[in-house]
Amino acid sequence: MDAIESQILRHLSSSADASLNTYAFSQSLPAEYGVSHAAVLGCAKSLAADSYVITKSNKISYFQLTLEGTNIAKDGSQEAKCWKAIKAAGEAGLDKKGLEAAVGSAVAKVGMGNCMKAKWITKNGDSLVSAVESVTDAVQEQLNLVLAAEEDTNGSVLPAKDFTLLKKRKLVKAVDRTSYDITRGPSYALERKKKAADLTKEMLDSGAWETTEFKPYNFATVGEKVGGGYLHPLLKVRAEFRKILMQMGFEEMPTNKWVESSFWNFDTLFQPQSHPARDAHDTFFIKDPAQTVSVPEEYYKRVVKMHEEGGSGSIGYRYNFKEGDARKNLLRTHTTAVSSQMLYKLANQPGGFTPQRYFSIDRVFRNESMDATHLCEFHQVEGLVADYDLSLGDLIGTIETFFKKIGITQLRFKPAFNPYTEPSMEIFGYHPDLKKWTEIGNSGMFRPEMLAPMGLPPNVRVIAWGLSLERPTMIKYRIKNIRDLFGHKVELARTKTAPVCRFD
Ligand SMILES: N[C@@H](Cc1ccccc1)C(=O)O
Repeated sequence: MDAIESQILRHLSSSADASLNTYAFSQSLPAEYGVSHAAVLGCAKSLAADSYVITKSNKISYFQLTLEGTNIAKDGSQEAKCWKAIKAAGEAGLDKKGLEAAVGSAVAKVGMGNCMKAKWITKNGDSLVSAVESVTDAVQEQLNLVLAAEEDTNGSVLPAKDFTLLKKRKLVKAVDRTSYDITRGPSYALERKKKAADLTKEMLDSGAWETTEFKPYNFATVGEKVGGGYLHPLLKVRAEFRKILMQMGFEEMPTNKWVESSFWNFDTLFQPQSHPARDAHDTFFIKDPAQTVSVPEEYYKRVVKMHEEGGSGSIGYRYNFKEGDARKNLLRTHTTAVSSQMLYKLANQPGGFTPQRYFSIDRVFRNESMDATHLCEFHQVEGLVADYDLSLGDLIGTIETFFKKIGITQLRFKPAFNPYTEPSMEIFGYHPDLKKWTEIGNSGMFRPEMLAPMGLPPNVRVIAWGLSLERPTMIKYRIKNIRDLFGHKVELARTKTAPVCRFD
């Protein structure tokens, strides 16, 4: 590179208006240098950037022989070859087969017709015989002219119609080439002084920094691509939800434990042991260890009593509670298993119950058949408020505030059933893209049968709601199939280019 650069500068040193053409220059360098036109162009541009030279683009179009054209320029056209073979056969001439045998079928195919057209041969029965004493192979001559004129002909060596014919026979092809004409620039000098890119310790030590010329900063350049560390869209939405919930005064629950006992996942939530959700078809049970080692003893007894006999105004389920079922380990089917533990802790903390707002956003597992909107693993956003004398109005108000903050302003509530809430409401939001109401969450007030065994004061009410993280993320990022969002089929490129999530 440096060698080419200094050669260019030396070339321009002969006079103030000396010039050179990059292509001609690259051709003039001895072949053993192996210098391509592209390399010379690169040097020219670099010199121009520092005003050592001025470049003017020079675009030319010319014709070049194709491989077949090159062969014909050397050995003659197909028609000339055919004529020669026929002429050599004398008065008897050659039939088609004979001609093919003499010149090859490819040459015969093109050459025979052209010989007829040029009236070089005639037909005598089945035979082809020569009709002239001699021929001039115009095509060969034309090709040699093009070859000799090299490339700076601009097509002037031949009439345009000849070029058209040669092009049609694919013997020549049009080529464009852009090169640069170079002259001295305002900062021209025989030697290039490289501008420094960095300030070094040596420059500071020696004082050279005072006279050193530095390269200007290029603020327009695009930064290097970051190789990794992109946040998945679910993480972006989670971060945003977390921020919103924290602003609303909610504290995050510890949800990093995926394996729970049936006790916490179902029993404490007053979900009967015969409930279909507790079937292996809906829940992933753990084989090893299959049973939990401990449950809080006193609390456990109160839960059993609530299931079997009732209390706090409830008649219970009136069945025989099985400890074996309660101790079965599973992959939690909802984060409400954690809410339950947090409420139990809240009721039994030193000093007794204090009002609290909790939230969590984490993974849950369900043994479901997978389709475009269902996976076996997904994420739940869950929120709860525990305080004295809360009402359904508080629940609706809290939910409305939360959804408004994530950009869903039109809400409807539909009565529903959960074993652990009464009343329960499904939450529907208006989807402006789909122009319809879609289910976005579930909510309710935890039942006294769930809260009383924990030891919460009787007038403490707990309002709670839950939704999936995937649904709002799919809406936000306009993803149709859940498999494109989560799991092994996710396209990495999409994760890398997913914009930041903002709800405002
Ligand atoms: N646990 C419920 C969500 C929910 C949470 C809290 C109260 C009511 C419902 C579910 O899995 O769908």
